[in-house]
Amino acid sequence: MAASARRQRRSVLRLRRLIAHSVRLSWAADRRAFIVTASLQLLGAAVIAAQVLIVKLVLDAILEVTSDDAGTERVVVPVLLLAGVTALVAVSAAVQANQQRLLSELVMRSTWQQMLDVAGAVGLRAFESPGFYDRLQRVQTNALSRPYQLTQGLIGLAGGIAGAAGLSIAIISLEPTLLPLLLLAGLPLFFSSRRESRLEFDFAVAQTPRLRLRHYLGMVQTGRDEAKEVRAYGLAGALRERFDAVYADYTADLRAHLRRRTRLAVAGNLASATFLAATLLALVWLIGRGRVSLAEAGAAIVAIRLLAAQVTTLFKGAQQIFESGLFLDDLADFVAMRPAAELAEAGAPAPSSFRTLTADGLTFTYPGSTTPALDDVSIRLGAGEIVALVGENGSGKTTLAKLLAALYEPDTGAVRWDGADVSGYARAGLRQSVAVVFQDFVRYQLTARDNVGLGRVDRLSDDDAVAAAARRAGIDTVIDGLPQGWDTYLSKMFKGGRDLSVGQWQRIALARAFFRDAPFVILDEPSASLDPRAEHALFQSLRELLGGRTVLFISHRFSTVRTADRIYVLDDGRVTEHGTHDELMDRDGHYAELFRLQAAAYLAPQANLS
Ligand SMILES: Nc1ncnc2c1ncn2[C@@H]1O[C@H](COP(=O)(O)OP(=O)(O)OP(=O)(O)O)[C@@H](O)[C@H]1O
Repeated sequence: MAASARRQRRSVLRLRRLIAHSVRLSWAADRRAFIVTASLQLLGAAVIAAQVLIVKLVLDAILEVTSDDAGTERVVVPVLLLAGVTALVAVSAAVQANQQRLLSELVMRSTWQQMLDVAGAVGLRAFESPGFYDRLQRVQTNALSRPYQLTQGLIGLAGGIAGAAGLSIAIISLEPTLLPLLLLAGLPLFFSSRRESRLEFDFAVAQTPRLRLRHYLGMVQTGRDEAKEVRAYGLAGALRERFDAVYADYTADLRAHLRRRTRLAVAGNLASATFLAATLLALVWLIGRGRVSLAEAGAAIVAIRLLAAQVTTLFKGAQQIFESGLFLDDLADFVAMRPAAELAEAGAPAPSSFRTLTADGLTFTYPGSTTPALDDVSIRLGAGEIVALVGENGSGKTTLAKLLAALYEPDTGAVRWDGADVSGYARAGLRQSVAVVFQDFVRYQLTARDNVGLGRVDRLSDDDAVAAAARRAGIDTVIDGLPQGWDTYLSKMFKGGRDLSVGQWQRIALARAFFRDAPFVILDEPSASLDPRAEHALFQSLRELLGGRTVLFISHRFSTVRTADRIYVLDDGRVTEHGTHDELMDRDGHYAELFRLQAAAYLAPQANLS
C-alpha cells in the first residue's frame, strides 16, 4: 500500500516536472503560437460551459411553451444562441487543430536546433562515448514524432482541465447540488483513464529498446549504403528473419497489452454506466423533491456527457506527456552538455600560421580504451615542409593527425605552434588554419559546388576560386561534364543527381582541402583511390599545388613517401624512426624493411604470390 502510494506520488511529481518542461519547450519554440494556442484552449472551455447554460435556457423555453401555451418565438433566441455556440465550438476546434499543427512543427524545429547546436559544439571525443552517441541517436530518432505528441498532450491536458473547470462553474451557477453528482459520474472514468495511461506508459517504456532494434533492422535492409553488402553477403533472408522475430515479439506483447486495456475499458464503462444510472436516479429524486428543475436536470445530463469527454482528453494528454517523458529527459541531458562543450572549445585568439609546429611527448588514449593509441610521440614540422607518417595498420597515424588538427586534446604532452602550447587557443580559430582530407572523408549529398566550396564556407560563392581548386585537384573536367555542371547534386537521392567513382570523390575531397587555403594541410591517405597516373601527378606537383604550405601526409605507398622532406615511422603508438628516405634506408630498420617488402612485391609479384 505504502509502495503504491509512493509510486503514485512519484508519478505525480514526474508529471508535474514533465509538464513544466513541455511548457518551457513550447514557449521557447514560439511564444506567439503558444499564447494563441493557450487562449484558444481557454476560449474552448468558456464555450463548452456556455453550451451547458444555453441548453438550460433552451429547455426552459421549450417547457414554458408547452406548459403555458406561450408563443413559440420565445424558443427562437435560445435555439439560435445554441446553434451559434455549437458553430463556435466547431470553428474553434478547426482553428485549434491548425494551431496545434503549427506549434508542433515549431517545437520540432526548436528541438532540432537545440540538438544540432549541441552536436556541433561538442568535441570529437564526445562521439567516442557510447553514452553520448546513444543519447544523440535517441533524441534524433524521437525528434520527428515526439514534439507532435508532446504538444498534443499538453494541449489535451490544458484543454481537459480548462473544460472540466468551465463545466464545473457552469453547473455551480445552475445548481450547486448537481456538482457532487457530476463528479460521482466522472469518477469511474477518472480511475479507468488513469490506469490506462499508466499501462500505456509502462508499455511504451518496455518496448522502446525493441522498437529501436526493429527500426535498425528495417533500415539496414533498405539503406543505400548497406544495399551492396547485404546483397554481396546474401544477408537479406537472415536480416528479414530477425526483423520478423522482433516484430513478432512486439505484436505478441501488444496483443497482451491491448487485452488488458480492453478489460479495463469494459470495467470502466460498466462502472461508469452504473454510476450514471445512480446519478440519473439521484436527479429524478431531486426533481421529485423540487430541488432541481427539469431544465436544470437536462442541462446536467448534457454536462455529464461533456465532462466525460473532457476527463478522457485530460488523461490522454497526461499519457502523451508521460510517453514523451523519456525523450524530454534525453533532450534535457543532451542540451545541458552545451555550456561545458563550449567552454572546452573556447580560448585565446589563435595565430593564423606558424614557423614551426611541434608535437612534444603526446600521449593519447581513446575513451573506453585501456591501451594508449599514442605513447610519448614527438615530431616537428617546419613551415613549407612536406612530412610523411608511415606505419602499419593501427600504429597511430590517424590519431596523431587528429591531435595535430586540434580535434582531440592529448592526455599528456603538447602541440606547439612556434613554441606556444595550442591548448590555450580557441579550437575553432586553430582549425581555420588547418585543412584535412580524412581517409574516410565525407561525400556530401549536395551539389558539386557545395562539395568543394564547403572547404571554406565564408567563400562559398567565390565561383572562380572553387573552380581553381577543382582544377588543381584534376576534377574540373568531370564536373563540367555533369548534366548541370557545378549545380549537379552528387547524389542519386536528388533528381538529376549523379554519383562519382571512388577516385573522383577523392579528388573532390582534395579540391575541398585546396579551396580551404590553409597554411597547414593534413592528407590522410590522399591517393588511396587514385589511379597510378593521378597519384604520380599529385605527388610530383604536391609542392607546386600547395605552394609553400606545410603538409603532413599519411601513406602506405612508399613510392610517394620517399619524396617527403622527413618521414616519421610509427609503431604501436610510438615514433621508432625518423629522417629522410635515404637516411632511413641507410639505417636499415623498420622503414627499410617495409620499403623493401613493397618494392619486392612490385618487382617480383610471382615470388610473393607463391
Ligand atoms: N575511435 C576509436 N576508439 C578507440 N580506439 C580507436 C579509435 N580509433 C582508433 N583506435 C585505436 O587506436 C589505435 C591507432 O589507430 P589509428 O587509426 O590512429 O591507426 P592508423 O595508424 O591510422 O591505422 P590505419 O593505417 O589502419 O589507418 C588502434 O589500435 C585503433 O584500434
